[in-house]
Amino acid sequence: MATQRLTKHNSAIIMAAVALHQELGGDALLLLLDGSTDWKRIAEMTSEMGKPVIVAVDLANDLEGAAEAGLKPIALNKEKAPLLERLQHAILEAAADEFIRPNGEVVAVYSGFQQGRLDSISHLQLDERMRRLTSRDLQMIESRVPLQTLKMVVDLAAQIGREGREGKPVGTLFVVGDTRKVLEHSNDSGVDPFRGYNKSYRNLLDAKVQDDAKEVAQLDGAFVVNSEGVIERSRQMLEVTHEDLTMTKGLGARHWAAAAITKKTKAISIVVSQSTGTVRLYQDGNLVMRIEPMDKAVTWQEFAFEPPKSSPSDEN
Ligand SMILES: Nc1ncnc2c1ncn2[C@@H]1O[C@H](COP(=O)(O)OP(=O)(O)OP(=O)(O)O)[C@@H](O)[C@H]1O
Repeated sequence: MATQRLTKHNSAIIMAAVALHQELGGDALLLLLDGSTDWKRIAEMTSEMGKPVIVAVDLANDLEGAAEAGLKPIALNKEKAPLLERLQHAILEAAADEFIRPNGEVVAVYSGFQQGRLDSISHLQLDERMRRLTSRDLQMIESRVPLQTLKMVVDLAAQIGREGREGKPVGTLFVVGDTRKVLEHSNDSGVDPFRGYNKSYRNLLDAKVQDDAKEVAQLDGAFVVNSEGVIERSRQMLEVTHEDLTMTKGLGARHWAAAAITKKTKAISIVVSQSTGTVRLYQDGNLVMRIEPMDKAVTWQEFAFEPPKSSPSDEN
């Protein structure tokens, strides 16, 4: 269990962020923390704001007591990710939970330079294009696949589109929901590395499984994922015809198959283009959402620095 100490220094930074929020306004205060802390004290320190105080940490366990204290907890599951990615993820989650309006503002507090020591305050405006990932958009699609599963797969797909693997761009396809029917239209394109494993080793809600999926995404074929986020099969070639689909010019076989399978089944396809990193969602044969790679979408990209790995204790 990781902790974030409320030292005199850290408390002063949080109070400065509250003052900045009062001065400039915003939808919420976001505290990106290294772990569990005295949630009640944070709630007291921020009580006069009258706005949501979002506390984001990596592990759900570390958030115990935060909601009871009146804070809005977010578990990032991104322990080793660079600061910018964790910050983006926290903001997207907060937007998806509607704590921040799609083009709203937020004051964020985080450790930009040294772990355990809050040293940075940003007053951020949600980028126009980040709006695509808010829950209102995803909720339109929710009726068939739970929002939690959808958000998680979309997030993973966006990560794959943005990062690729080992410096190379990666394209892939997730077909989520209505698994039994999807499998009637699928064939193995090679050895399925997930086959035979217990469900817990195939659940995409687990960060380790997401990592395995990123590896397998480099291989041919699609992931067939059930509504709970469990990979039922990977490396599947979808055998679907697509005569009566209207598709954007320039999209190839992967995108056609992605759209076509949603016409034949109640599944939702989430496809990452290898050439552009763009993520597209299809339902009923139609494109229902398009997400450009985050790197390009977020205007504060120049803040992409990583904090040092060591974490000297902060006694000030
Ligand atoms: N029917 C299918 N089912 C599953 N995967 C497929 C199918 N057809 C193609 N693919 C996958 O898509 C890959 C790329 O194909 P193609 O370049 O035609 O797709 P695309 O839609 O242009 O996507 P990208 O933008 O990623 O290149 C193939 O190597 C294969 O892994």
